[in-house]
Amino acid sequence: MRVDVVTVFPDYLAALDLSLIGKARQAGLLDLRVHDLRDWTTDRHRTVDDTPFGGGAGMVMRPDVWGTALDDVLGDDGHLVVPTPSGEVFTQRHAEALATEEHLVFACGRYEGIDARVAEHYRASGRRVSELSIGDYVLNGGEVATLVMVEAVGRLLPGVVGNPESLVEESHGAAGLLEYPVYTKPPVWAEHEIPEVLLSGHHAKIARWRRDRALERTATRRPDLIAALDVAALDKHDLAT
Ligand SMILES: Nc1cc(-c2ccc3cc[nH]c3c2)n[nH]1
Repeated sequence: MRVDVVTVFPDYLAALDLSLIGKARQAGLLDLRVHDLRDWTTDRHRTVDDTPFGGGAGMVMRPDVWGTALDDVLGDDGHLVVPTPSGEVFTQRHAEALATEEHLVFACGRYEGIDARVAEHYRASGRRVSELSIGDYVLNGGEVATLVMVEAVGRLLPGVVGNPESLVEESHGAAGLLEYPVYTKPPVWAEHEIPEVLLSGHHAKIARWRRDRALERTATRRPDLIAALDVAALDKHDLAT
């Protein structure tokens, strides 16, 4: 997969050189390119913004500069992703769908955002365009949201995560449940013991206990997910035993 990120703060994306995503890039699993939007400006001051039509506070990012940048970067196959607080909320389902794409281009806005005609233009020219929010809170720009989405998508690419099994039982995985609590050595820490079933070696009971804890956590912390629960995806064996 190729991922392009266009931003006025390229250094913000340095975190993508680290850890799993960094290793995926070195292994050639992820071709990530970060671009400075100002490289497409034509004036001496490398201006990317202007005052908003209709008045109001702040500045808006210019469509002409974004248009020349995205015409260069999108190529024939790019799927444009625009982080925005006014977008559809990004979920694991979005991550799974984006992970099937060949080429993603993230347009990181700043100021009051990017001129609305930019997303409209590429949608009208038949491109896939996703305006996505990473949650109901306001950031200062699209870079942090892009870091979140690139990590969530990148880790789903084949070969990136060592043990693909670990992708199955995560929170928001196939069954739509939150993850069960996890424990490791020592068996007693600060007078806190481990749930006995986890020491039993009885795999079916352990699986059932984990499923029960995941359901309990989901019902308690995210009752909204219970309504959307895909019962068919739950391992019927666990629930039956
Ligand atoms: N979920 C979320 C996205 C954003 C966001 C995204 C882009 C820009 C550009 C200027 N401010 C921005 C904020 N805030 N919160």
